[in-house]
Amino acid sequence: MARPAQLVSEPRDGGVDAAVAAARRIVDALLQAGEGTDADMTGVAKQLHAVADSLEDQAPAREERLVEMWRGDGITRHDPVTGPENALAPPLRLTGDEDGSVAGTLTLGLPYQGPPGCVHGGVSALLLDHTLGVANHWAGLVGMTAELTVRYHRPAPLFEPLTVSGRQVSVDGRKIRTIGALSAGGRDCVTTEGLFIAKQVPRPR
Ligand SMILES: CCCCC/C=C\C/C=C\C/C=C\C/C=C\CCCC(=O)SCCNC(=O)CCNC(=O)[C@H](O)C(C)(C)COP(=O)(O)OP(=O)(O)OC[C@H]1O[C@@H](n2cnc3c(N)ncnc32)[C@H](O)[C@@H]1OP(=O)(O)O
Repeated sequence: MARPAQLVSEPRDGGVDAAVAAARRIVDALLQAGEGTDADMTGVAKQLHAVADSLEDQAPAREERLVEMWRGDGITRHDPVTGPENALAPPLRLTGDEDGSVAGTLTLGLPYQGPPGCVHGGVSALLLDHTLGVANHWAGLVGMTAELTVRYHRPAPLFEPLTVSGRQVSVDGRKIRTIGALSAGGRDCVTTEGLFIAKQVPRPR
């Protein structure tokens, strides 16, 4: 069957993707530093506000930006899991396999912490929800998440490679069922089952 050409957007050299990579570093470095270092945090805040002021001054109107966001690559440039222009995205890079599954590997740091040294459960759910969405795209029919069952078997560690995978298992009319797992060292930490309902949500125009 014909598979989509692209599942995630590769980060581009330079441009907003390079600035976003720097922003991810800032988020991590702030959390790494915390209070009580010799860093001049008042000065840091001033510099960061100056950067934000300049970006806000140059940005198009939100309505215009939304239209632009949903052209071409669509969700894959800006989504909060794989998007190279979204500083909240770790980012996860997913690839599709001929067996119908999609998978990717990533290592998460302090910004994604829940229990001590472990991934926040909501972050795992986000990674899996999106990965199931991409697995649906890979399989040829996407939908809106209607139900997501998430089982936490063992804590997922920070600072170690994690594998996130998903696979569409059935389509019954508009109902799409998709499963996935987040694993570390070959052992499942989190597994998930999702029900997606096929529905065309109009793109902003
Ligand atoms: C989805 C975005 C796709 C964008 C694609 C763009 C580019 C593609 C590129 C890459 C793709 C990559 C990734 C996609 C990535 C991520 C996906 C993100 C997923 C999300 O982040 S998504 C946000 C969270 N999600 C919502 O925000 C949903 C809010 N909700 C609704 O929008 C409606 O609620 C909806 C649509 C769910 C149903 O509404 P509806 O009116 O269309 O359907 P209706 O009521 O007619 O039900 C028909 C049959 O489904 C059963 N049914 C319905 N809902 C059910 C439920 N909750 N539980 C159990 N069964 C349910 C009924 O019981 C009936 O069953 P039966 O036929 O047997 O009676």
